[in-house]
Amino acid sequence: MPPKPDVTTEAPGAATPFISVKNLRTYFEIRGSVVDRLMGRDAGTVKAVDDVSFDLAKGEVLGLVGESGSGKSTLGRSLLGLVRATGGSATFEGQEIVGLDEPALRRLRARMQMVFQDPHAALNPAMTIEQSVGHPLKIHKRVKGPNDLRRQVVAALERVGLSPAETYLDKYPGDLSGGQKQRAVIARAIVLDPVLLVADEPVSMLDMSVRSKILKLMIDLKDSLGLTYLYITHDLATAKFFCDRIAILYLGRIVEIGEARALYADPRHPYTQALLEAIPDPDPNHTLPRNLPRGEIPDAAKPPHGCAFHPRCPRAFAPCGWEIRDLMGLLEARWAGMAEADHRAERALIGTPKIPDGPEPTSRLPAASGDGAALLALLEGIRAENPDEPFWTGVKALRAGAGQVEIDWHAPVTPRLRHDGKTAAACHLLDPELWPQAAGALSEADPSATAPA
Ligand SMILES: Nc1ncnc2c1ncn2[C@@H]1O[C@H](COP(=O)(O)OP(=O)(O)OP(=O)(O)O)[C@@H](O)[C@H]1O
Repeated sequence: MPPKPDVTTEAPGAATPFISVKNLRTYFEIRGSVVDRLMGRDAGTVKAVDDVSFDLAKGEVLGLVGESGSGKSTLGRSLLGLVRATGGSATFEGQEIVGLDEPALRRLRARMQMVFQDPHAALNPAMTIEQSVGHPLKIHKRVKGPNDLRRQVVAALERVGLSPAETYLDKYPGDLSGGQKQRAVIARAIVLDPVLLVADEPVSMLDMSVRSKILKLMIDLKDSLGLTYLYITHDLATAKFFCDRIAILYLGRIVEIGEARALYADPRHPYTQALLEAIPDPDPNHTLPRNLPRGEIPDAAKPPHGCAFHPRCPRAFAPCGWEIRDLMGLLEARWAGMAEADHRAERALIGTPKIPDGPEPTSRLPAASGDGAALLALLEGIRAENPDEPFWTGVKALRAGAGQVEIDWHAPVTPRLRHDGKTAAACHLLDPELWPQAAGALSEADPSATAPA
């Protein structure tokens, strides 16, 4: 049975939400190496968007925020049908997008446009600004002749502040600055009168000095043209300035979503907290506590079990999905801080464990020397050195076996979004059944709870 939709974010009062995404999935099959294919081996699947649900109200700006690889672009592209979603549903003004054929998608795309990150790559260097901005009008057969094309292009250029527009028509992208190019890209995006813009990192490639001007332009356009935005960024600082609501993505899933003000004032998910703490503080006298996530975002083809953030989470505990890969990560981090000789000696005691495809109640760590008791003593020693390391909360039991150590794990639980009326977050620390200190904090999502004001 498909999981219950995370309905915490339905637009208020609207019988047909402007955009409604329910349990959307976009998975990519990895082709693997030639050898993999010859051997018929499955190289795996990247769950770029995994069971994502949200609503977007008309006129709203929803930010999609997360590190590189969290699935922001794939989610945006899936909504426009530029990438085919593999499951779930996404409706635009009531019309289902998932599974729509290409001609119908093309018609819809006149109303839903994308602004890409790199204005230098988005404009064809061999086309004049008039040709580039007018191109969608021709494709969608919205021109009655050259004069009409020019009139519409001029109007779009004026709207984005490229004025007087006539002076830009015959220029090539190479004649424009970065900010002017991005204005031309935005002109091309609005020339068909769309109602939704998916803006994918629209200012990240621009000089600091022009970023705020382009964002200000986008806000002005939103108000004057009645646009709705999906704003994709890795930058929580600009998202705060720009968005009504924000969804934080991690490895293809929304881990927190809610009103921007509430999310900044009281972030509930440890990942959101860490991202916010990583925003550089403009005041040099004000030192922020640093609690950054450890390590890199994991391989999306082999995501961690339970809560995908648990290996980097400073507050992870027993049900978060601990597994043998976490033990190997812990050992690698330990060895990186040791003298070479000590590291080698310890490394020599530990064999290579089998990494299972899914959760397993018990894992086996081979003892390279064949002496399971010695390996157990080593692991117990490591635990005693740092008993507060979150990893150990996931270990139910450690035993010496024949030539190995057996590790029993607490069963992983995948967190679901829970809300407090303004934000919803998917973290076991908010679940009173798993974390009694959370009692009364948040409850499971319900349809009327965290709708945007
Ligand atoms: N066409 C594709 N085929 C296979 N994997 C893909 C494809 N497109 C994206 N991915 C993978 O899907 C995951 C999400 O990628 P996506 O580009 O959506 O993330 P992102 O958050 O937008 O990252 P960035 O900020 O770097 O653009 C990544 O692991 C990426 O490698």
